[in-house]
Amino acid sequence: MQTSDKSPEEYDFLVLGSGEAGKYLAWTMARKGLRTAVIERKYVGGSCPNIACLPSKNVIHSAKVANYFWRGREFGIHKEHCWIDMSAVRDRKRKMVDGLVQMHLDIYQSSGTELVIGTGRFVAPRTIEVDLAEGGSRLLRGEKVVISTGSRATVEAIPGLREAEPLTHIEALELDRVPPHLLVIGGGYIGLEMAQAMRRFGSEVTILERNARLLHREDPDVSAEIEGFLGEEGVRIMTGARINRVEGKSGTCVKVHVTREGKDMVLEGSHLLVASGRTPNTSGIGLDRAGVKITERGFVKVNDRLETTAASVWAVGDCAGSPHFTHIAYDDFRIVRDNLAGRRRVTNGRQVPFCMFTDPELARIGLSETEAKKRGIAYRLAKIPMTTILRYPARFPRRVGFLKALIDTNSDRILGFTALGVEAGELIAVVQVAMLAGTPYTTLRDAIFTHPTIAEGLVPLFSAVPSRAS
Ligand SMILES: Cc1cc2nc3c(=O)[nH]c(=O)nc-3n(C[C@H](O)[C@H](O)[C@H](O)COP(=O)(O)OP(=O)(O)OC[C@H]3O[C@@H](n4cnc5c(N)ncnc54)[C@H](O)[C@@H]3O)c2cc1C
Ligand SMILES: NC(=O)c1ccc[n+]([C@@H]2O[C@H](COP(=O)([O-])OP(=O)(O)OC[C@H]3O[C@@H](n4cnc5c(N)ncnc54)[C@H](O)[C@@H]3O)[C@@H](O)[C@H]2O)c1
Repeated sequence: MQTSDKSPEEYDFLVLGSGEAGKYLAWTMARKGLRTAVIERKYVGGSCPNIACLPSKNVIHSAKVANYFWRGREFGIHKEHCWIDMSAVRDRKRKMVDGLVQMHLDIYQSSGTELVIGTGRFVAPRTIEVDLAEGGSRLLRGEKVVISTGSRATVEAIPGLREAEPLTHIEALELDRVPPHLLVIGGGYIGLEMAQAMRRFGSEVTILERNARLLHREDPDVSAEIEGFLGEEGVRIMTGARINRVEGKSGTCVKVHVTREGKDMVLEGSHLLVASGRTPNTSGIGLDRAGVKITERGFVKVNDRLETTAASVWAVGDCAGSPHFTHIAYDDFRIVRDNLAGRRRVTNGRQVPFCMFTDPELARIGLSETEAKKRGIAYRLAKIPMTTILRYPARFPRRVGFLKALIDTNSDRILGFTALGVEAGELIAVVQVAMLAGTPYTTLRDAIFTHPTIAEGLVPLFSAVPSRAS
């Protein structure tokens, strides 16, 4: 891209990248009557509706249906000659994405936000040159500017890995045939969600995780339970695996050379998926020319109000190092919006709930045992297996999972809640609200929940909290 010497078009509010926080800020400002533009290279609405949360959940849902088909006899349903049409799975997802993109375009129009399709980079403070998708370029300057460029899949510098042209989540969600044998690098959120889905479509799946267990930041009992149910479905799990090099091409034949427990081995698969973390989209976008500094890990450097080191420039979402979830990016929007309106709202101390959409789901709010121990926080522990919840046997023959709560030792405050089970993502909201309100755990223990629901399990869980030492 050539730096142009034309004078910039002036905007009140300019957003680079149409991620979650950026787009909501733009729409809000445009509705106030400010001249606003969003620069987006490809994905109208950002990653979530196009290539990340929602498409992955769409495909995961198809995989869940497939799983019910394979297990039909268990429910007294016989369906012979059942097979997977992966291109139809993909088309269902594409149809949803098309609808979401149209919904975004409608909001751009109704809010009066200009959408500029092209790749942007800073050429001066608050000034962005855009290489337009339709050809040509534009120079835009904002009185206020927001960087909302997100992150991308990390492809580590392992010899042969890049040359193997591995799938990332983007290509994996576009497959039109079931990979005969999918090797997955990374036993984190993306690796586990995709591994289980592909296994359910019929792939052989092997997960390679360098740490000693899957989801190594979670408590060991969480990792063990997840390894258990994935293993039962036939997903092969290789933890403690150091990848030395990769040979071949994903899509035909790929070989991964691994050392594990001092032994060298070669794993062969048809496809390779990298799910080994994220890299912020902060390089090559001229941040130095805008006076915007980055951290050692490459995130835009921000304070607790998401202000960058340049005046009137904010950074939000993944690129600013906020926890990589869409709901957190949405909260980043509220923080910038409220500070611009003269209120004080900060990132410090906010709740970061999450749910991993394996089946069953893993959801957590607040402290895990591992975190509590690391921070020297004393807690009382309550833990019950999902079998305690009477809704389970009616719906699920295999009763995996548990509920776990950490309660303060000196008060009845809930410090953390982990749910590993069906509908865990919905269940944590109940406990989260109690935590937000500062409600003691005894309120949930003594509540009357509808029978038979999963939420009813909160009664036996909180009834299992040990009494406070007097
Ligand atoms: C497979 C997958 C599944 C996920 N599932 C979930 C989930 O279930 N729940 C959840 O909460 N989170 C999930 N996440 C995480 C979530 O998607 C991200 O945290 C969230 O989308 C980040 O939003 P963002 O606004 O920071 O960036 P993004 O939504 O990535 O937006 C950044 C935008 O900027 C554009 N851009 C970048 N550089 C430029 C440039 N130079 N010029 C113009 N445009 C540019 C990009 O094209 C992109 O559209 C998932 C992520 C992945 C990858
Ligand atoms: N349901 C959700 O909310 C959801 C779903 C998908 C993604 N996400 C977000 O996207 C982020 C990125 O997901 P992700 O799964 O790519 O990252 P992650 O950080 O969750 O997991 C990456 C895993 O890869 C492993 N790894 C890294 N390098 C490796 C190597 N060379 N060999 C073997 N293993 C290696 C790490 O030890 C880690 O376990 C998540 O942290 C999450 O914030 C959220």
